Amino acid sequence: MAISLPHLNYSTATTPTQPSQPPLILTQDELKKIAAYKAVDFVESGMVLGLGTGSTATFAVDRIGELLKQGKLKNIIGIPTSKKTQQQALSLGIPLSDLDSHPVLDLAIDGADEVDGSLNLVKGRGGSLLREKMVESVCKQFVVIVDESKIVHHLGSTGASIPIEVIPFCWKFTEMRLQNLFKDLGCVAKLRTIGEGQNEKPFVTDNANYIVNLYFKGDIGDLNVASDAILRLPGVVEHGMFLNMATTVIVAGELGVTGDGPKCVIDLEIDMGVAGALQPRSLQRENWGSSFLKLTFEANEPVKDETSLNTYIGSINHHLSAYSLSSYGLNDAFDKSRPSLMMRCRRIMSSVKITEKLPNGQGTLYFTPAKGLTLCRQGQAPKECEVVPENFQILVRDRLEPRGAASRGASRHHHNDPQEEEPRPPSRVPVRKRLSEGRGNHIPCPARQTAPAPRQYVTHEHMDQRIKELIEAQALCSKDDLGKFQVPRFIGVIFKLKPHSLPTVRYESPGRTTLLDPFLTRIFNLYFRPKNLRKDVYAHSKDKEENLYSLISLKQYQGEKLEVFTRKFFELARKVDNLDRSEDNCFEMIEKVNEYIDLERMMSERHKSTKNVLAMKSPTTDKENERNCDEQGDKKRSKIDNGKSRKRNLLPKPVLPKLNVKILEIYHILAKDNFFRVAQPLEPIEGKLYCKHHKVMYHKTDWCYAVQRL
Ligand SMILES: O=C[C@H](O)[C@H](O)[C@H](O)COP(=O)(O)O
Repeated sequence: MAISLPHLNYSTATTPTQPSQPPLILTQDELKKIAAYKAVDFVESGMVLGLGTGSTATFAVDRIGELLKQGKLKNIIGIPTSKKTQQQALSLGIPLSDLDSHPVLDLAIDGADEVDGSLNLVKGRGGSLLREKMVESVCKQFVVIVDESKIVHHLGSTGASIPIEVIPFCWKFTEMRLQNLFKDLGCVAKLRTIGEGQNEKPFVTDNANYIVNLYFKGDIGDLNVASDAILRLPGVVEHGMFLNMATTVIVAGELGVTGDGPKCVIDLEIDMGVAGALQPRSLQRENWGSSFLKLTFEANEPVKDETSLNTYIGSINHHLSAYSLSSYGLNDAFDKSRPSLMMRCRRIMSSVKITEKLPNGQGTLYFTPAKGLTLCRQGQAPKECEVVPENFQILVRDRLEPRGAASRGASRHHHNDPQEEEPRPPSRVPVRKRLSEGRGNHIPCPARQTAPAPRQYVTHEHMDQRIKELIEAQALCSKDDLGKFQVPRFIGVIFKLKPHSLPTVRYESPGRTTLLDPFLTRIFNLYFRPKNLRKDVYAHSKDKEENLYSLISLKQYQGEKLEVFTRKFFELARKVDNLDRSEDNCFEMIEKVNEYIDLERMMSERHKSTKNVLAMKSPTTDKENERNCDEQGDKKRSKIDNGKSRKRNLLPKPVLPKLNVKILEIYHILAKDNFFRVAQPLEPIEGKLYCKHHKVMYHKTDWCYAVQRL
């Protein structure tokens, strides 16, 4: 396949304004080579490398051999994913080993047959899927190299095969069971063969197995469910869906190029260290309240010397920083991730500048075009051809989070709990309902019916947070049949609603001391944060911080009516500047206030012993940490600010509910939760700071404020 890239100049570095260059036509092989060469940039001396199989991976293996020969790479150990790659590597003099000796790999580079928007892959149309999956599931970084023809909306939806490796014994039986498994989807299962007519015989893999190809008529649906169902069949060895394994996909082709000028897109997912992990649902959408924040940097204009990139967080233009109501707010997330962001961008584009300071919480990413961009034409002088084409025709999609479990792992999980196979609950199901069913996630979020069940990586810190949420949610679940609370007029004013249209909600008689604030603050966090970023919000505004602090610290006084307290809370919340005034959220807040009241009543009347659950101090927020550090570190400022600081310290600290069940019991519940798995420590690296995530997150322990607390 030949792809026209008319906008790319033959030699942009030397003659950028040269008029009417002939359009450059790249063949599919050339595109594969471009992607492969780009991936080899990730290779460093001393690495243990997974060497992929297929026509694209061949270019990468060749390139590695070449760089070894030139002495530009040293001490590489390759783990081949097929006999063919093994032979190729040996012929190039690449030292080889196996997984027995090297159970953890630094990097693997391999091609793929299909790549979807979540970096899920179909592999194995070359028949090497088993060894590939074995190798690529244990590498710290898995770089996938494809030409643009491999990009699909949904795996299998193009009608091409999903290969399944099966044992030869009674393969027809296994083939039939595979087909029956997806008969509702019109799936056809067919043994892969080679030769024709009388010479036709089964294709045999490197492991002496057969391949059954599955052909779907459309969308497979939930990939994890499909994966589990396939792996559960006796006789199946492995399937070719590589779910949540790729950390980077390099696509060579017209993607990343638009109109008359190059378009650069960098999709980044940044671990915000927040409990309640949900995977972003699409490349263009953020998922607030989840562990991952999706940032998209995009340049639609032709690249000039210095081009400002529009920055999106999901669909919200240019907001890199908005507010940090919780300790894991967006500001913090961005600040913490900025070094790694820069590092990443520099790897992706040869010359990237990111403004060191982000004025007013807005992020602007600047970059300049790659220097020395030279594209090879056939028949061109070899010297020029040695220059690897740069980024403009390459789209790099990165997954910054540690990769999820391989599908095999997920499968075991599902074996134990058939309930987990149910589709995710629909959007806006109250959290307590889902949690009371023993499953689900704390953050209400529209679930894509066909989306793969997210399976994320959480630390013990996240687990602890989640435990608190579970306890809270379970407590909130209790019902009563007390009287009704008529929503007061002022709420209507605040939210610009017509009071008569407001609902009535249950309410217990006011007039006693409560600790409403932690709950309301949490409610505020959970329900309001996702929707309400506005352009005019300045994250670093002093006032906002002060208001925020007051909001968190707000308490109901002895004898103060709930109505009065609620008004104060709402008014203060508005000043934090992120409060959404939409009807929905108003109702949600009112509902939550009443849920709190339920909880309080429950605790005071039915479970008096649990009243002390409110005695625990909340974890120190990062803002507080930063403030404390600042105050200790900068004595001069400390003196000047002394009055202020003292005042701050006098403010009551927020509290969160204490656990009232044993951690072990909760872990048991969480073990069934498809959203979580516990982070496993990485091997320490001598002389380097590290944390569990540092390899994948590209950060040091110093930056990793969540893991530091473990
Ligand atoms: O078994 C084959 C491998 O999974 C290949 O990586 C995959 O089929 C892609 O191959 P190619 O780069 O030749 O398109």
